[in-house]
Amino acid sequence: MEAMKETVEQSLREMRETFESGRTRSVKWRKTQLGAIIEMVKDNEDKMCDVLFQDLGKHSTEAFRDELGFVIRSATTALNCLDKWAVPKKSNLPLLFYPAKGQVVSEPYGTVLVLSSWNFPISLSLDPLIGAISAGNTVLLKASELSPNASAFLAKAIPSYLDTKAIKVIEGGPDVATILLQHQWDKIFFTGSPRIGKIIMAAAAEHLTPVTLELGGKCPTIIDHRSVSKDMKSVVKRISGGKWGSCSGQACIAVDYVLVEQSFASSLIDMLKPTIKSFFGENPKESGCLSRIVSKKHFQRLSRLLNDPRVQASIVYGGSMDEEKLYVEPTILLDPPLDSEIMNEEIFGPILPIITLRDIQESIGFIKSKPKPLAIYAFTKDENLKTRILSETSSGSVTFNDVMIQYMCDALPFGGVGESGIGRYHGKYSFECFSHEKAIMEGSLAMDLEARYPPWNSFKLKFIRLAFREAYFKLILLMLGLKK
Ligand SMILES: NC(=O)c1ccc[n+]([C@@H]2O[C@H](COP(=O)([O-])OP(=O)(O)OC[C@H]3O[C@@H](n4cnc5c(N)ncnc54)[C@H](O)[C@@H]3O)[C@@H](O)[C@H]2O)c1
Repeated sequence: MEAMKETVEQSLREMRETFESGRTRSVKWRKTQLGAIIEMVKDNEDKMCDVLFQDLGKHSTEAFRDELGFVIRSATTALNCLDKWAVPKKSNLPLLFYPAKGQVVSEPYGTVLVLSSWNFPISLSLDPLIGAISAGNTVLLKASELSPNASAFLAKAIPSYLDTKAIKVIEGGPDVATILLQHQWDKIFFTGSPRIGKIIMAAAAEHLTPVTLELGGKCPTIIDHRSVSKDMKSVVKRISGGKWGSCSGQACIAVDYVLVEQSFASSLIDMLKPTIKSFFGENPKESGCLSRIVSKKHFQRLSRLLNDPRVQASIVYGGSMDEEKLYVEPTILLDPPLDSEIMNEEIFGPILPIITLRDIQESIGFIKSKPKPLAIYAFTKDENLKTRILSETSSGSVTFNDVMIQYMCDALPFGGVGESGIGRYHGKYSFECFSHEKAIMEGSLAMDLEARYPPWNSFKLKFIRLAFREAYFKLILLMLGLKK
């Protein structure tokens, strides 16, 4: 670890020197780096798909949809929009200060630390990198030790494509993260669990470093079956895709559990079963389309959740597990106990609890009784229910009649609230996430208002009152002695 400490110090020194040189502030440098990220992904498509298969058993099509293609699009958007994002924005100042001028200039924070998660190890590493580079920062990236092949790939490929004095990759686990967090950074961007998020925030507080915490939690999905009965085939397909179609449910925005009215539960189960079969065939383990559980530890966590006898009793589909292959069968639970672990911790795996309610309106109270989720999904055409969800609950996002695709829309900010995170990114929000918006005011010495200065008197108080209201006509009358 002594050698690692030295590597970290040396890297930080070099990144700070590079930042101080001003090189990374140039829009041309930023664009070159963004172009190089696109090139890196395009040149290494097969290699990247290989590492994602080795780490997670991810199918190459899923890998392209959720990681490679996503990164290419994100970097392309940044490349195309950077000039617009980086240009100083004029601000309208009160007329009273005329002819002063105001503007907001986005400046890079400086040297940024990015810590990423294993479930989308390529996109969750490169997407924050795209934001940090767009904003003109130097960056150190540490990917997750739980996706070692992706981490090793990034550590090797990034220095061959990007500016090595400005962008660095260090591999390692919690011990390395701990060393990194002992240093002062200008911004920390973390993707991971709320538990580690607290450690990150505590370390950042030491230096008052701003943080973005992209965390997780349980994302509820409401099915208001009466209002979407005609479209139920699509609803069931979307929910299945949102539970089993992306890293086998190991996704922060995966459908965690479903809320339905009692009378609809058995029809839903009857529709989910053939949908699972249509996705993964009779033997999902051999389908090649279902990612595996990332590690033994996570497999054991899922088997602990599932092996609670009260949860076992709620299994209505699936439930088999294979520790050697790190495989958990797509599983459906009907009304597992609400005080069981599976209903209180983020599942992060291919298990879908269905929770029944007497009336779908009760879903609002159910969601409100839990920590604020990263995403709420609701299949409904009932405008009243939609309004209630939007106005009575709080979450990182709400998506009606679909799941997970909000992540792909870079015009929408992506991030959590409360226990699901702090801050947001994607598209221009990524640029903002890694920029300090500096207020610039160019004052004028042409005029001076005596009312600003002591000695105070009632005239000045009246002047100040009117000035705050921007009541210019009354101000003129006051100055002319025509207003008391
Ligand atoms: N909001 C999002 O965009 C998003 C995306 C993916 C995953 N997640 C969340 O991440 C969690 C799963 O990911 P995970 O298992 O990689 O999370 P994690 O919190 O265990 O690890 C995340 C990162 O923190 C580092 N780390 C681990 N222990 C540490 C310590 N003691 N000190 C400092 N750093 C440490 C890891 O090396 C890794 O780089 C889930 O809760 C999921 O919802 C959120």
